Amino acid sequence: MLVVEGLSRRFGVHTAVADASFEIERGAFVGVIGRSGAGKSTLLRMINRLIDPSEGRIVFDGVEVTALSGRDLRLWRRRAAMIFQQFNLVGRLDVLTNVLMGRVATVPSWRAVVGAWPDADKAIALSALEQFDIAGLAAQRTETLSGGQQQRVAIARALVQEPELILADEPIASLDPRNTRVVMDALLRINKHLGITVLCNLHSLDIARDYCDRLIGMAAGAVVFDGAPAQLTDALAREIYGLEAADVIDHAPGLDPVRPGAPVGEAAAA
Ligand SMILES: Nc1ncnc2c1ncn2[C@@H]1O[C@H](COP(=O)(O)OP(=O)(O)OP(=O)(O)O)[C@@H](O)[C@H]1O
Repeated sequence: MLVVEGLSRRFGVHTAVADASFEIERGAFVGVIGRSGAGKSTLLRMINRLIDPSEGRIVFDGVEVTALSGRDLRLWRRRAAMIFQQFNLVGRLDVLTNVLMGRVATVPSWRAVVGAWPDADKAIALSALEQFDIAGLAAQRTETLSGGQQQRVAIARALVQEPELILADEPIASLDPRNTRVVMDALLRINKHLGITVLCNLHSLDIARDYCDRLIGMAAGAVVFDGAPAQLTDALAREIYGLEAADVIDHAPGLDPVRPGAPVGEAAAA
């Protein structure tokens, strides 16, 4: 189980994440939603320890993640794989080598440097590519792939790390609608077939509702909603997304179109 307790991060006088607390059960598929600048990225990066919290604790299966350093911190980053909006692949290298980078902690470093990967690791990497229907691209330079294909390579790289948690930071933000579904399906498959917990930052409410078991809504750094997608009312969605509400909830089934100037949240209910 992942426990986040009173987690905050300040950048100068600006508070990016304010006193966030929640628990996530193993095997859950949780979406973090909110408008641009709400603190979603900072939250995920703190969990991976790419950013250090100003206050608060992160505990995973009894391990105090916030206290880790050196080798233990590297091990944690292996257990909690990150997936980024811009894929973070090495474009000039072939697809298989990019996936093999996820095995780097399990082989002597000279092997990774000279590209002398053990056959067993190559088989693991190929099998991960097969799962996402891109094994045929293994020998291709990664920069020649489409965005959706590249994100699947990044997911395969995360998978061969054998993580227990996947932290996906807006993984579909730069993809077209078809590739959005392909990539979200890949994450869902990992979650449902392998039981890997997924925590995924998403801007689109429609996608979050379709794929996640649970949503955590953030606004101005604070957690303002935590519950099942069905519990997220129209009024709450408007509160979370503010001025961006029209972009993200207009097409959601069961939601009324947003009227400019309409009151939100408690004010709307009054
Ligand atoms: N390194 C930094 N230095 C200063 N301010 C930062 C830094 N990183 C994030 N912030 C600020 O913290 C706030 C939260 O940013 P964050 O990227 O976490 O939001 P987000 O919800 O992920 O937004 P987006 O969807 O646009 O990525 C923003 O106001 C942002 O400008």
